[in-house]
Amino acid sequence: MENIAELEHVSKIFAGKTAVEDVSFVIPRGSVTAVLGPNGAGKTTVLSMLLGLREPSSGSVRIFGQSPKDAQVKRRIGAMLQEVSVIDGLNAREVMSMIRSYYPHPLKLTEMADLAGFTPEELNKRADKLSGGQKRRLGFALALAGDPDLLFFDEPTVGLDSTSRRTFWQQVEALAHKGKTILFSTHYLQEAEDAADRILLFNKGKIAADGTPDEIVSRLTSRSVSFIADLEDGDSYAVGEMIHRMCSIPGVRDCKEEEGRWSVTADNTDTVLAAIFRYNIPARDIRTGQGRLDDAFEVMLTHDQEKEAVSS
Ligand SMILES: Nc1ncnc2c1ncn2[C@@H]1O[C@H](COP(=O)(O)OP(=O)(O)OP(=O)(O)O)[C@@H](O)[C@H]1O
Repeated sequence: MENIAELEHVSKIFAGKTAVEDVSFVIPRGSVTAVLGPNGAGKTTVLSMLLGLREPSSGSVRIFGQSPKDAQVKRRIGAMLQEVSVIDGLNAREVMSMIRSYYPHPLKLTEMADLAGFTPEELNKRADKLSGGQKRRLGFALALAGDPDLLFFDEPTVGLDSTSRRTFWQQVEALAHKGKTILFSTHYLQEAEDAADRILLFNKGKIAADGTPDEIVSRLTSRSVSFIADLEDGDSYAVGEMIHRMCSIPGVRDCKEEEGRWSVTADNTDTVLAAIFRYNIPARDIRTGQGRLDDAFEVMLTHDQEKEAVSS
């Protein structure tokens, strides 16, 4: 598969402070990648180097095999950044029309407006008078103006209401189906889990995890089994003993009871299920579950903080 973007050993140092450290990854054509990480993790710095807005301090960034600063490359990229700056006095339609005029093969204005969900009234509104959510949608329309092959969205849904958010992700899905390559940063982990086929998790300027949402969740979180134990009169001591033995099997990380439901967190749920049957635990309403991406993220950060606390 063709690589659209390639970063090799990229670092970025601002006034002696390392913002991005020795980062390497490739973005294949047609992929939808979410860039995640806590504040200050280096997400925006990486995106801005991919966009050619910042130079790496060391390492190389290639887009379509060329420098991101190359004019040919820029024409094939669309970006929606956090701030949409508009020229005072122009209405939304005029702004769209101006931006599309910069491109050799732009989308039709009606297409841009439709994709970003602009009504005729909104198109007539002065761009600087648009609401925050409408401005973000204008940013989306402008990112699509040149019918780009590669799209960057920096926290695209901040300030959007739930309907606009849903519409935005539907459009992203449609763009991905058309073979566009999409990279977006977000703090909404659920969006990354739902919309991306790959997650690049940044922490302290480095890639902390890289994989599909499922892979990242299963790498960083344990799975859990929960059940209700039927503690019949007379047997409760024996059942308690059995549960205790099950909780001591290798790979079990946590075993707790809350309002009659036992919850067992383990590296492998199969061994827990096997132990439930082996020890004849009278379990009913057995449920297995896996942590969500939010939990994975939490685990990674806690783990990092613990490591820091140990080394300091
Ligand atoms: N122009 C700059 N000058 C100095 N330091 C900078 C500059 N831009 C970013 N940094 C620093 O680089 C680090 C990474 O910042 P960056 O904006 O890339 O993080 P981020 O992951 O995008 O964070 P957020 O989620 O808050 O947007 C931070 O410590 C930040 O303070």
